[in-house]
Amino acid sequence: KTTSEKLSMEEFLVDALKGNVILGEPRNLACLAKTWKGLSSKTCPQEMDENEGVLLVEKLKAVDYEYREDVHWTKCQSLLGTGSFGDVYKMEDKQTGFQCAAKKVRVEHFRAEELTTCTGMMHPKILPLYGAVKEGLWVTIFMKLMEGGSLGQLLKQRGYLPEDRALDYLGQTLEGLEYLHACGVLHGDVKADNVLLSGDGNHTVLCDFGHAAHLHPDGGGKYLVTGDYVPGTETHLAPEIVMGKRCDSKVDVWSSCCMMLHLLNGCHPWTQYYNHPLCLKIAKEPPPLREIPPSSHPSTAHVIKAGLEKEPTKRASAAELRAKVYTALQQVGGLTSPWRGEYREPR
Ligand SMILES: CN1C=C[C@@](O)(C#Cc2ccnc(-n3nc(C(N)=O)c4cc(F)ccc43)c2)C1=O
Repeated sequence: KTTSEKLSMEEFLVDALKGNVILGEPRNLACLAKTWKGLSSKTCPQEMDENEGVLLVEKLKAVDYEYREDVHWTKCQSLLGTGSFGDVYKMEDKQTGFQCAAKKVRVEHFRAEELTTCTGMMHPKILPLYGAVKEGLWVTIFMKLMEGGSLGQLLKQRGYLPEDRALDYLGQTLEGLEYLHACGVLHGDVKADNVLLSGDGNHTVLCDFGHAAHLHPDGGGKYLVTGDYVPGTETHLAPEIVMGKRCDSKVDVWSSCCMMLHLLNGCHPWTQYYNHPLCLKIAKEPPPLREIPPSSHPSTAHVIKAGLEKEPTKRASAAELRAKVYTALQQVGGLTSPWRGEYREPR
């Protein structure tokens, strides 16, 4: 199909989907999500009650082309966490009893990239998407429930992590990033809050595509600080982002090593040495290598140095860094510490 034919196919598809919730394909959801961007309460009043979307798993059942909160599904007890522009709840489908997680975002804050970047993603280290619906001025995104909670919550409970655990979680995160980057997607907000754990604490998935971006196919960088791009967590921002330069997948590698410092120290990098605004320091100062704990194994320090190169072209890729992490993990004697060991007072 030519581009124009494909476009009309997409328009035809969206036209059929408007006002309905169906069990469908990831690409159906990606097309529909693009029509949700930029809606606001100023839109026509009937939009207020509109219910449309695409569910991707059988266990979430639309009824007569509808899937409404408290009618077809309901939030379970408390809040699980808060993502970029949205709260995350445990939910249950009233017909099937199936439970998963749901993130609710106001349409004004919804970025289509949160769905267009992760629809069709299938990887053991990436959080599976189960579908999304718009109901009035809310977009609800359904996803797999991760019983172990987030790495950010684990850090709050444990202070900081033993070196082998930190290396193992960094390695798994880099596996997920390697896949995302191969799919031409940049995550944009890699941090402990966006790494979720299995019930036994041994497996991680990357989540929250609220800051994600599609990379140019030519591999050339993208000007992130434009349009509707919202920067990720300030302490984890790469120098090229704060300097408004073209960015590519290397920004996620920088953030992953900021996360590593957070895992090893129990506090975000830069915050013990500088006041806000941190972005000026990130641009001007050398990388925060002095924050690598002196007790770390030299090969752990080597990993962090390779990921905190200020010049993106000199910085390791996710694949290169993952290989270094696995060498370091061997050097420290492999994964031996329990995931919920004793509390460690942040350094
Ligand atoms: C595939 N997909 C679809 C939406 C997405 O962009 C997201 C997200 C997000 C952001 C912050 N937090 C959580 N979060 N999810 C869970 C869970 N699934 O169990 C969770 C559990 C917690 F304890 C804390 C935060 C949590 C999930 C995305 O990635």
